[in-house]
Amino acid sequence: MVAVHVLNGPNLNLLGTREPATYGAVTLAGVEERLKAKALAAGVELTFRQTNYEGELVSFIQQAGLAGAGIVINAGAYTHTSVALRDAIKGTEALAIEVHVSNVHAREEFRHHSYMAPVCVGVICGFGVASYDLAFDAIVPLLQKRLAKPAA
Ligand SMILES: O=C1C[C@@](O)(C(=O)O)C[C@@H](O)[C@@H]1O
Repeated sequence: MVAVHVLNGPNLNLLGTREPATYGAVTLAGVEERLKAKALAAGVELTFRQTNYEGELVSFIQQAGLAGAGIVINAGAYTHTSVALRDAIKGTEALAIEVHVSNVHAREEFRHHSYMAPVCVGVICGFGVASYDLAFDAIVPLLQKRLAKPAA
């Protein structure tokens, strides 16, 4: 069965109340509900997690990657600072998509660089919380393809 882990980093627990002009009014629990419904309809096993700690996010990535689950990750500010997150994705050969609620490229220059993007299959940003939905829709067929491939 295809499994997707949706991983959220620092301050995403504040979604819905944090800088609403930038991040909108939907809470992280609201995002989880939307994705749960999508996963149920698609027959996908969904794990949804949030942490404010970099090391915990590394462990979440390792768990997902080593289990062969796909990763949809909004690492928040760690996107722009963390080599450890990149190494966790690369080191577990996880199939990952980076997401952001806001269009990071239309914001401060320090948000333009991502350490993770080069080891992800793609990046989706700027569509509000629909960025998560788009990433989920993109990762499921990729995981199905990966599962169908016989091991080399
Ligand atoms: O915490 C966040 C949220 C974010 O990842 C987003 O979803 O738009 C963008 C990051 O630059 C920022 O630090």
